[in-house]
Amino acid sequence: MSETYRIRLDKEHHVFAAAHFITFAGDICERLHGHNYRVAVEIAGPLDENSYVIDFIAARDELHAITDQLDHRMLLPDSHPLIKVVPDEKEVRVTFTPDGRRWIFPLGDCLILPVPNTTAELLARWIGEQLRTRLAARLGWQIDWLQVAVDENHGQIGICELTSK
Ligand SMILES: Nc1nc2c(c(=O)[nH]1)N=C([C@H](O)[C@H](O)COP(=O)(O)OP(=O)(O)OP(=O)(O)O)CN2
Repeated sequence: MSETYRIRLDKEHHVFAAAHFITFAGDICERLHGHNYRVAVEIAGPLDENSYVIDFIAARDELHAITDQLDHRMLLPDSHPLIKVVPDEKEVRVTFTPDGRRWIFPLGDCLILPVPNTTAELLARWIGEQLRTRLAARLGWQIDWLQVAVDENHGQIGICELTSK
C-alpha cells in the first residue's frame, strides 16, 4: 500500500476584494464590477523531518502576502487581444477595441497581471505561480504539486493545478 500527503489551506482571511471585467464569447465585454474573492490552496509532497508536507505557517504567510497584492485593486490583463492596457507614470488607460469603450485608473489602484483574461481560473494560476516562487525562496526547495482554487462568488470557483515536470 502506498501513502500520499497533502495540506489544505482554506481560511476565512485568505480573501481579497478586487474589481475586474472579462470578455467571453469572443467579443462580449462585461461591465466593470467587483468580487470578494476567496482563495484556498492544497500542496502535496513527501513528509519532512517534522512530518510536515510544508509548514502551515509558511504557506499561510506567503499566501497572505499574495492576496494583499490583489486586495483593493483593479485587476487588468496584460495580453488580452481586445483589451488594450497602457500604463504611464500616473495612470493606466484601458480601451476595449471593438467598441472604443475607455477607462482611466490611477496607476496605484491597478495590478496588471500576465494573463489574457482575468478569469478565476487564470487568477488561480497566477496565485499558484507566485506561491510556488515565494515558497521556493523561503524554504530552499521546490513544491512539485499545488492546487489553487479562487472563489469569485460563493461557490463559483476556478481551479488551477501546477505540477513540476
Ligand atoms: N469559468 C468561469 N466562468 C465565469 C467567470 C470566470 O472567471 N470563470 N467569470 C464570470 C464573471 O466574472 C461574472 O462576474 C461572474 O458571474 P456572476 O455570478 O453573474 O457575478 P456576480 O458577482 O454579479 O453575481 P450575481 O450572483 O449575479 O450577483 C462569468 N463566468
